[in-house]
Amino acid sequence: MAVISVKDLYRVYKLGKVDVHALNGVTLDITEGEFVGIMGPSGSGKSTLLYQMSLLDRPTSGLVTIQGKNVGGLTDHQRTRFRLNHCGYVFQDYALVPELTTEENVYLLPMAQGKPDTESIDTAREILGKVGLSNRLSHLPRELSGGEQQRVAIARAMVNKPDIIFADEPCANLDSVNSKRILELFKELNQENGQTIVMISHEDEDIEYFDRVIRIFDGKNRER
Ligand SMILES: Nc1ncnc2c1ncn2[C@@H]1O[C@H](COP(=O)(O)OP(=O)(O)OP(=O)(O)O)[C@@H](O)[C@H]1O
Repeated sequence: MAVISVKDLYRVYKLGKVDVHALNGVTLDITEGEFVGIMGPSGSGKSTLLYQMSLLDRPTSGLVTIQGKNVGGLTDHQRTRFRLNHCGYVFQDYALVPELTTEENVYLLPMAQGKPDTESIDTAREILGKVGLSNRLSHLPRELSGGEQQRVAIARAMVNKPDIIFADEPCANLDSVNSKRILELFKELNQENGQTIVMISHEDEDIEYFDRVIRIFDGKNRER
């Protein structure tokens, strides 16, 4: 079953008097439980596509359906709720709150959603154990390596048990050893929990981890 369905997607950015055509008619399906890589040259539209599929942006035209729901029809408030309940996000710059410790960065979201404190903390610690950071719970982001910070970000993305994880070049700032560790972690989470993962990558060696690669050229997709 398609968990994400995209049809005739166009996104034009207005830059003063110039129109930047970032997406030029993308149509694709992503199946539930797939680990999909999005690859293609710089500027081809990968991030723009990910933002449309993950409800971080609205297309100029076209249809995005997630779990059978036309998400284009949702209000901003409904989209926020949908993101919180169904999606997890991992970005290349980790995007951790610098003043919060490892575990606070992870339990902040469930606590803010009104889940009981002890449940939020227990879940955060359990997931941080899974990503190998039980011994870093009280560290601030600046006291962690890049690979550790990205594992905190993955734990934060996982804490609400999302159906889909969107990752925008999560290994871009990591060395090859840490990149491999992050990809193996994603693969493990995908296989154990059946979560759908959509990840942008520039690296050909990442292909072995993906079930499928969607290649983007000039705002259009080609399947491989
Ligand atoms: N907010 C914006 N305003 C104007 N143009 C934009 C904006 N965001 C992206 N673009 C342009 O849209 C096109 C696609 O950008 P996008 O970031 O989606 O590409 P990408 O494939 O993810 O690139 P990279 O691999 O370098 O990150 C590029 O030409 C880019 O310059």
